[in-house]
Amino acid sequence: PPTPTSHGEVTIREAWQSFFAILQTFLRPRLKCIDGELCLITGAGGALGRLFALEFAKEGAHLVLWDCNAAANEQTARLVRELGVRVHTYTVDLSKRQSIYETANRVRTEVGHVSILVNNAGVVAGRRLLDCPDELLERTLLVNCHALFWMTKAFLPRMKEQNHGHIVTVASALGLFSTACVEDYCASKFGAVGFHESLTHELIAEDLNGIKTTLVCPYIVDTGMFAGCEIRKELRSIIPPLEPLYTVQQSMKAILAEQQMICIPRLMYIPFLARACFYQGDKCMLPFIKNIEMKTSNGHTKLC
Ligand SMILES: NC(=O)C1=CN([C@@H]2O[C@H](COP(=O)(O)OP(=O)(O)OC[C@H]3O[C@@H](n4cnc5c(N)ncnc54)[C@H](OP(=O)(O)O)[C@@H]3O)[C@@H](O)[C@H]2O)C=CC1
Ligand SMILES: CC1=C(/C=C/C(C)=C/C=C/C(C)=C/C=O)C(C)(C)CCC1
Repeated sequence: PPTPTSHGEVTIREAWQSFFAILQTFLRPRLKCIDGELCLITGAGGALGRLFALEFAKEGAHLVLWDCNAAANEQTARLVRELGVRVHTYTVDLSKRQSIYETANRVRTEVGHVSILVNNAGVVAGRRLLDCPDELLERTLLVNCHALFWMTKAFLPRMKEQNHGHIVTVASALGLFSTACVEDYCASKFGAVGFHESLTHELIAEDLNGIKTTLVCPYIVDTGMFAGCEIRKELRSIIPPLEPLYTVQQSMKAILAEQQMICIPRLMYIPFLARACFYQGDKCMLPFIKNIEMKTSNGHTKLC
């Protein structure tokens, strides 16, 4: 820390340092090296999880892959092994706290200590609230939100001991603003965003500057998760669904740059900021955009 001769001197120097740090973030962020780190990815059998696994493998990380779908998870592991990377798979139900803690213990004894945690697994009920069985709504909250607590409680202690680690939360643009008929999903992703923010504050308050956090908030990605939602032409022309690989590559850049948050595409910052400025409960969050909605092809969901 600087040893100032006057309070003013420190303030000016710190202001310049902050200014250059911000400038650097926008110009050409330095990317960290994760070669040899142990990275755990949840939902690794899914579309984004698999791509995350491949990207982390290319960066030289060893991998621990979790998914409830054993076959899909193994397929990801096979692809990763082809890159010559050490990988371990675990079949786990993230909606069950005990399953998470037991599997975390196994990882610690069988593989080692995780230094990068990518909380990627997610589900959506995809039904109108009153048509949706309670269990399905509950599952979304358990997998998308509660599991973040248990995963972090399982792996953060060692990161704290070492003051080293990275916790990535794959949330969604629907964690920053909302739309109709995805109450379970929005609630869980708003929860994920709140979790990430509070955890980040806690780490800073405890001076644990070696543990980084990154929040990932993508718009719809072409993975099948929202396949039942047909996006209206108007909206599709403003912004088409994202390519999975593009989404993961942008996320990786943010993670390696130790960026605290990324919206993909950047356009998603606009409804997020607009909501913060204009939100009035029943009123459109963006008063200058009217009647933009998504129709479903299977009748499950209607997002507007
Ligand atoms: N796709 C999109 O449009 C967007 C996705 N996101 C977020 O990105 C993340 C990844 O999404 P995506 O790759 O599209 O989704 P996928 O459905 O392709 O992948 C999710 C993976 O998580 C697994 N999973 C589901 N429930 C559990 C559970 N209880 N325990 C363990 N594993 C489980 C799934 O298994 P199974 O297939 O057997 O259910 C699947 O392999 C999610 O958090 C999602 O909310 C954010 C913005 C947009
Ligand atoms: C693009 C866009 C909009 C719609 C966003 C939607 C509908 C996002 C849905 C995201 C999903 C389903 C994410 C899943 O995780 C607005 C706010 C109408 C106006 C500004 C531009």
